[in-house]
Amino acid sequence: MSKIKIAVQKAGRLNEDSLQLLKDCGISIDNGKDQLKASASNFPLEVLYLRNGDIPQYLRDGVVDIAIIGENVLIEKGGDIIVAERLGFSKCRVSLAVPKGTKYKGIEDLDRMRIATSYPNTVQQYFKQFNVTPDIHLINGSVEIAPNIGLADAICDIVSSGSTLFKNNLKEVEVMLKSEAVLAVSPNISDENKAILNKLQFRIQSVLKARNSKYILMNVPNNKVQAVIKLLPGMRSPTVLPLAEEGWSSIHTVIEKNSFWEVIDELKANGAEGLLVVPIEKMVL
Ligand SMILES: Nc1ncnc2c1ncn2[C@@H]1O[C@H](COP(=O)(O)OP(=O)(O)OP(=O)(O)O)[C@@H](O)[C@H]1O
Ligand SMILES: O=P(O)(O)OC[C@H]1O[C@H](OP(=O)(O)OP(=O)(O)O)[C@H](O)[C@@H]1O
Ligand SMILES: [Mg+2]
Repeated sequence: MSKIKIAVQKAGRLNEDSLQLLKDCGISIDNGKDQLKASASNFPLEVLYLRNGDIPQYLRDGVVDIAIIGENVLIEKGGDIIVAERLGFSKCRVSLAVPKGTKYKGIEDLDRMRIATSYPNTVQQYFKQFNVTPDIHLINGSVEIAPNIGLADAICDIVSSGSTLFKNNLKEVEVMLKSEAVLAVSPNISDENKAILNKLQFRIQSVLKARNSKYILMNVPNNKVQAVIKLLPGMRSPTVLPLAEEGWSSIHTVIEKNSFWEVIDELKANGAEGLLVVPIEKMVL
């Protein structure tokens, strides 16, 4: 029987969340320490631990069928590779930054300026639309140091909290793209492995929906039940059960994770008490 080959980052920012996602999908991976390859014991899947930056080439060559990879790397090196699913972790942006003291008015200011980056194709593509030509200097790490040592006038790199820029006395001036971890698919995947991918994707979607949702329960006086239901943006219709105490009901529903905070005050104003917000493990719609 065929096994689908998935590339996961060997070490770094994507590794842990990628393995956790597979685990949450009920897939057990027999991980020997420092192994570069491992098999799942309960799903037709093999994991190859690779460098994030090498994964686009392996996908293109069909060495792996699918991968969990930073979208920014796919944009830089991906070409014809398809994104099957956005995974919601490792969120960051790829931005242009200049020294804090620079008076920056717009992208034209960077014409013929030296830009240090690990993302030359992304920079080139971005500047093309403005008819501005930067002088790109390819650097593979610690890009933020470049302006301070006189190597560049600006940089293009990943920004998340902004603390690396801050520490290096730089300011973000343009967000070129936003990125997160994605499930990418090789253009050479076989039909047999495509069928396995569909099964995996179904599990991933159930896990992601659950991560994004909460189960909430509350007690409400009967004369407020209709008003409270109107406030709850649920899956279908909330469950309403009578409490042992006369005149009260318990309302249960599933809501989007963050929307809870938007309605909490109104729920309380309508007499809701004893609110419980509970995580959901899997969600199949
Ligand atoms: N500070 C950050 N916050 C959130 N996500 C980030 C951050 N830095 C990087 N990422 C995302 O995680 C991915 C992996 O980053 P990481 O620094 O672990 O690896 P790398 O050095 O780019 O790659 P390689 O595995 O090839 O050595 C990046 O491509 C990006 O999508
Ligand atoms: O905005 P921040 O939250 O500071 O994050 C941005 C930094 O994070 C990444 O580096 P990382 O820590 O992954 O180190 P690396 O350069 O060794 O990959 C990225 O290359 C930036 O330098
Ligand atoms: Mg990094």
